[in-house]
Amino acid sequence: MFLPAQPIYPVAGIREIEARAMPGAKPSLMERAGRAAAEDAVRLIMDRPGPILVACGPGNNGGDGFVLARHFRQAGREVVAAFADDAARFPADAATAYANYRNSGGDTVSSLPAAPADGWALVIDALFGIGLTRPLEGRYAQWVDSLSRVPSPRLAIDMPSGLDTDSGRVLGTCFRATHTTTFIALKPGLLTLDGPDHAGEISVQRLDVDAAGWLQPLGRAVRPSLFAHRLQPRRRNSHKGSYGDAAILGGAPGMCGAALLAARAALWLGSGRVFAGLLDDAAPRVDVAHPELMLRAASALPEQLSALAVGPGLGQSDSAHGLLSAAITRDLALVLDADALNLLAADPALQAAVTARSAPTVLTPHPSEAARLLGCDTATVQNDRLAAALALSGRLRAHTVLKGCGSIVACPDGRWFINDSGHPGMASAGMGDVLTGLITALLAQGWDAECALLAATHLHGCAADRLARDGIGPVGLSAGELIGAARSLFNGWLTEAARNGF
Ligand SMILES: NC(=O)C1=CN([C@@H]2O[C@H](COP(=O)(O)OP(=O)(O)OC[C@H]3O[C@@H](n4cnc5c(N)ncnc54)[C@H](OP(=O)(O)O)[C@@H]3O)[C@@H](O)[C@H]2O)[C@@H](O)CC1
Ligand SMILES: Nc1ncnc2c1ncn2[C@@H]1O[C@H](COP(=O)(O)OP(=O)(O)O)[C@@H](O)[C@H]1O
Ligand SMILES: [K+]
Repeated sequence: MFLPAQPIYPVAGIREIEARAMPGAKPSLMERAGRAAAEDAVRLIMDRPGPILVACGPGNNGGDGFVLARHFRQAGREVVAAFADDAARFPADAATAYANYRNSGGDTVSSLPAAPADGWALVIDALFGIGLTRPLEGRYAQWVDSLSRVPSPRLAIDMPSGLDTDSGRVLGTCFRATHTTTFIALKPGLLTLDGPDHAGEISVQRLDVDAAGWLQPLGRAVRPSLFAHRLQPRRRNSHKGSYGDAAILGGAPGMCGAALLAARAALWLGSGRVFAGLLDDAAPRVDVAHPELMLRAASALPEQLSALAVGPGLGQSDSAHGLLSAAITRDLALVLDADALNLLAADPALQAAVTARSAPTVLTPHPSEAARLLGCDTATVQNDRLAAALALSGRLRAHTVLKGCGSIVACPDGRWFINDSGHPGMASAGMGDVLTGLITALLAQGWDAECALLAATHLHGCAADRLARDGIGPVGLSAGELIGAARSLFNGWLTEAARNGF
C-alpha cells in the first residue's frame, strides 16, 4: 500500500497550528511531546544499560526534555539532565515541566558531565527546536559539538539543535542526531540541504493534533500516493502511438552522451518512440547499445512530438540558442535542463517566451543553474531552497525541480514538495540527464507536469537507493546503471497500484 504523503510546515505554520490546538489541550502539548519522545527513546535504548543524558535548553524545547527526563526517572531509569540557563526565564509550559521534574526528585547539572565508564545509553538533544533564531556559539556550540561525538544513539527533540527549521541550514554548528522525534508534522529543514545529514531517522509524533485539519499544508513529502492515480495498467488494445513520441534535443560536440542517457531513460520508462536530436555533426547515427533510439540531426526532429526535453549536452552555441528559441514556441510539454536553463538565464526574451507558453513547462535546475536564472549566487539559492524553487516556478509559470539533497518540486500555484529518496552516490555526471529522460517519458505518455515531475524525481532517487542496497553504489554508481532499476521499480509501482485499485 502506498504511504500517504505527509504534510510539511515551516515554523510559521507549526506556530499557527500550535496556537489553535493548544488552548485547553489536556494533557498539554508539551506533556504529549515529552511522552512521545520518551516512547521513541525507549525503542532506541532497547536493553542498553547505563544512564541517559538529556541536554535541556532555555525554551520550550528544553521543557520537552524535562518532561521526558521525568518519565524516565519515574520509570526508575537513571537520567542526567544538563541545564545551564536561568530557569526563572522559562516560558510557561517549560517552567511547569521543569518544576514537575524537580518535584519528582530530579536534579540538574550545569555543565556536560564526562561519559560514564560504559558510556551513555542514549544522548538526548533538547536544547533548541523551532525557536532557534541565530547561530549557536559559546557554550551551546560546545555542547552540541561534544554531544555529537558521543558514540551512543543520539536523539534530537523536534529539530537537531543548530538546524534552521525552514531551510535546513546549519546555524553555527549543529547536533548530529542518529534519530529525530519531530512534533505535529515534518518541517522543510529536516528534509533538505543539511537536514538529512543531521536528523538521522525521523519519527513524526502528531501529538493527536490534526495538523491538516487546522491548516491546509502547502508542502508535502513526495510519496507515490501523490501520483498513484496516474499509475494505470496499459490497455491490451494499445500500440506504440498510444505512449507518445518523446524527443531529447542536445548532444553538442563532446556531450552526446548526455542526450543519449536522457533518451535511453525516456525509452526505458515507456515512451512509445524516442528521438534524439544531436547538435554534433559527427555524432553517431545509431546508438548501438539501444538501436531502438532514433538519432537525428538537431534540426531534423519530427514535427509531431508529445514531449520534448531541451538541454542535455546542448552547449550554448548560437545554433543551440536558435533551437531552444524554436522549441519554446512549440505547443507541447517541454522540459528545460542544463544549458537550456543557462541560455534562458542569459536572455530575457526567451524567459518572456517561456512565461507566455500555454503547454506545460518543466525546469530541472541544480542550484547553480537556479542561481543564474534568479540572478543571484548559488549560496543564496541554497540558503533558502524552497523560496528559490517557488520563485522560479512563479516567475516562469513552470513546474520546477530544484535538485540536490532533498530536491524541491515547486508548482506555479505555490504548492511544493520535498523528495527524500536518493543519496550522495547520485552526485555523478549524467544523473541529471537521466532524470530529464524519466520526466520526458511520463509527459510523453500524457501525464500532467506535476505528477510527471513528482514521479520521476522520486523514482530517480528510489532507484539509486535500491541499487545501493545491492552494493551498486553509493560510491561509483553511474547514471546509466540507474535506468534499469528505475524501470523495474516503476513496474513494481504499477503492480502495486493495480492491487490497490487505483
Ligand atoms: N509551544 C508549545 O506549546 C509546544 C512547543 N513544543 C516545543 O517547543 C519548541 C519551541 O519552543 P520555543 O519557541 O520556546 O523555542 P526553542 O526552540 O526552545 O528555543 C527558544 C529559546 O532559545 C533561545 N535561542 C534561540 N536561538 C538561540 C541561540 N542560537 N543561542 C542561544 N539561545 C537561543 C531563545 O532565546 P531568545 O532568542 O529569546 O534570546 C529562547 O530562549 C518546539 O521545537 C518543541 O520542541 C512542543 O512541546 C509542543 C508544544
Ligand atoms: N547528495 C545527493 N542526494 C540526493 N540526490 C542527489 C545528491 N546529489 C545529486 N543528487 C541528484 O542527482 C542528480 C544530479 O543532477 P545534475 O546535477 O544535473 O547532474 P548532471 O548535470 O551531471 O547530470 C539530481 O537529480 C540530484 O537531485
Ligand atoms: K533539539
